[in-house]
Amino acid sequence: MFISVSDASREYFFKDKGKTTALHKVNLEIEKGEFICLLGPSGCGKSTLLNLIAGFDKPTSGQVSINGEVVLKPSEDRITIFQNYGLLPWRNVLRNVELGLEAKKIPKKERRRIAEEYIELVGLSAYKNHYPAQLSGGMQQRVALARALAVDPDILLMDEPFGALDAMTRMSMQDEIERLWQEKKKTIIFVTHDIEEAVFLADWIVIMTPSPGRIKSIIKVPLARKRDRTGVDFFKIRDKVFAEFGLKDTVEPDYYL
Ligand SMILES: Nc1ncnc2c1ncn2[C@@H]1O[C@H](COP(=O)(O)OP(=O)(O)OP(=O)(O)O)[C@@H](O)[C@H]1O
Repeated sequence: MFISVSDASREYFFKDKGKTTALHKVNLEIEKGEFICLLGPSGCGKSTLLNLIAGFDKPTSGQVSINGEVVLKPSEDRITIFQNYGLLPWRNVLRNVELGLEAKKIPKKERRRIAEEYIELVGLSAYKNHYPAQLSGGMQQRVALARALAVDPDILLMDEPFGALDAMTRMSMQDEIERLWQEKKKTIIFVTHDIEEAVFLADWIVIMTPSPGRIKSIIKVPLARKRDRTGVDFFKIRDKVFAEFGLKDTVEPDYYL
């Protein structure tokens, strides 16, 4: 298995001897190239789980391993993209995309070539000399995507990356990430609390619930890509997810006999 989360728990202990269980005994197996969405309400441990996989944090019990090796710290093989883009305001688009390549000690000429290639990939060549403040939110997130992909990581970890975008821009960014995923064959773990976003993007959806944060169930999304957000099959899966969260009483059966 490529990514393996085994009985991972994360507890926070307080001075008064109280504790919060941010994540309780989570088990998850992810294959290379899969697109997984972690879906659930605020406080169910989505970011905690993502941070354990990223290596920003460690489980209090259990473990996360990637390619058979226990994750103990962050790595260039896994890049996280956040909601707030994380761009440096004093650097233009080109130099923001070059950032991760600098950390990898890639020579200047090669850096520029790779950065330009990825800026082109996200459709921002005309803006390569612009600064983040001169770009819309969607464009800034494209820059963040180009920067992450330029480093050529195996895994992209995305923590509500489109949370700050309006509904239309959000849908075009969903199209974009799906295209990039297909083209670059990355493994993506994507945190969201938007049910339709999860149904549009995921190979399978990890449904999480809070107090303590845990996995409630997993829903496979066997729909061909590119998915039709208004199709009957799409609505069927969406309804299944609604039912998991208790937002719909009954689920239509898949077949009538
Ligand atoms: N540093 C911390 N100290 C104490 N408790 C924490 C800490 N970080 C997270 N928690 C708690 O762990 C639980 C899970 O938090 P987490 O941020 O993983 O949830 P989430 O599902 O990502 O929420 P959101 O959608 O609001 O970002 C919450 O109850 C939170 O209060």
